This record gives sequence, structure tokens and C-alpha cells, in this order.
Amino acid sequence: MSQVRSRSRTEESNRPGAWQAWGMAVQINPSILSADFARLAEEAQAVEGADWLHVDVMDNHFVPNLTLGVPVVESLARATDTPLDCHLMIADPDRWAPQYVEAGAGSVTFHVEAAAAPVRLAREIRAKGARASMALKPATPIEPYEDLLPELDMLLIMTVEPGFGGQAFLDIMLPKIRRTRELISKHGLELWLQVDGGVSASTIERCAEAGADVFVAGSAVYGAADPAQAVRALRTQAQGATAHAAWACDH
Ligand SMILES: O=C(CO)[C@@H](O)[C@H](O)COP(=O)(O)O
Repeated sequence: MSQVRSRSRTEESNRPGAWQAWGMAVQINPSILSADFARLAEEAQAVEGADWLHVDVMDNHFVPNLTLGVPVVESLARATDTPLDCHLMIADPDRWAPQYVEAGAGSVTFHVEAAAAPVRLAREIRAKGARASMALKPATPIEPYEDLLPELDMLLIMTVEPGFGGQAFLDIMLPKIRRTRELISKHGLELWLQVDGGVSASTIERCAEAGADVFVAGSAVYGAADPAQAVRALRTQAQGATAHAAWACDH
């Protein structure tokens, strides 16, 4: 397995305290699940200007779909300067997550529903040099995991059932986003709050107003005639909504 490569934007993102200097910046992470898998390198380059490339790793066990694994992440890391945000929708992340850091991911997200020892795993991901992130499926509440938040760099709230792109955004997740943002504020944490699933021009403002600051978008980016322009448009919308959001004004 290769060593973690020197990747300037990833290193910048990983540097302690770096993101605070960006203020309330929103981040747009295109999901390659909606890209053409036969042209992954070109598809990654088509969204340069995006903050991270969201890489959906699915194993046909944790979710009923199968995508890609460590070798593809290694190749993608060589093919783009955009840092990789690997979302592991897999069983046994305790075993596999560290390998995604070694493959070049700057951020690794595991599902709490699948992890045997989430705190130990988050610490291991951080110790290996990546940002540690934990995901919650739609039916998983945040409250039981409040004490874990300080161990994380990002929390991902799924806004669809994980497994497939192009699903309808679950509005019922908005209170969970709001509640999570409250908990982040209550503990004074500098934790990113990511949403994933059905994020588009029609839904991104609701997510931003509720408290999300990292937005994964698959079909809304790769289904657009100009994916890079779609990223810019989503960013503008999210920034506008964040500027007026109570949670950001109180920050
Ligand atoms: O993880 C997933 C689905 O499980 C997502 O990353 C989707 O790939 C997002 O696709 P859209 O809903 O934006 O089309």
C-alpha cells in the first residue's frame, strides 16, 4: 500500500485551525457516483474548483450497491489536485478506513451504524493524517453520539437512504441538521456539517439555513451541461442562504 502522498490542498485542509481562517465558507463536494466511471480522471478534472471530490465507496453489504475500492482511490488521488472525501458505505470500516487514508484520501467518513469502535477509528484516521468523519443514516439520531463529536472533524447527515444517486431529498432530515448544528455550537466545536443526498438548486438553501456547511451533490453537478458552473452556482446559493442563517449569525 502506498504512503500518503504530499497533496497541497489536502494538507491545507488537514492543517489544524486552517478552516477557521476561511470564516463561514461553504464547501461543495461533487459526488462521483453520478460521474461516468469509464472516464473518472476526466470527470474529476471537470469539477476542479470544487472543494473536495466526494468518493462513494459501496460494498453491496452495508448498502445494496457496489462501486469502487482502495485501488481506484489511489488512482484518483494521482489524477486530480482536488482532495478526496471518501464516504465509506461499507461493513467493517474499522478494518478498511485506514487503508483509504493510505490511498490518498484527505477525509474519510465511516458510518456509525457499521463501526465497532467509532472513537478508536476516528483517532486512527486522524493519527494517519486525514480528517475523521462519521455518517448517520436517516433513521439514526444524533443525540446518542453527542459525546463523540469532539473526536470528529466532520459529521455527515444522510438526506437520502444511502446506496444510490438521484433520490429525492428527505425534508424530514432538516430538524436533525438543525439539532446537530445546535450541539456543535453548544460544545464550541469547529466541526464541519455535511449533507448528502438530493442536494440541488432546489434544496441546498434549506440545508444551509438549517446549519449544513458542506454539501455533496451528485446528479445536480454531473447531470449539468457544465459541472464546474453547477458547482459555482450551488456555492453562490449556499453562501447566500448561510449569510442570513441564524446559526451562522450567532457563530
Ligand atoms: O452517498 C450517496 C448515495 O448513497 C450520495 O453521495 C449520492 O451519490 C448523491 O447523489 P445525488 O442525490 O446528489 O444525486
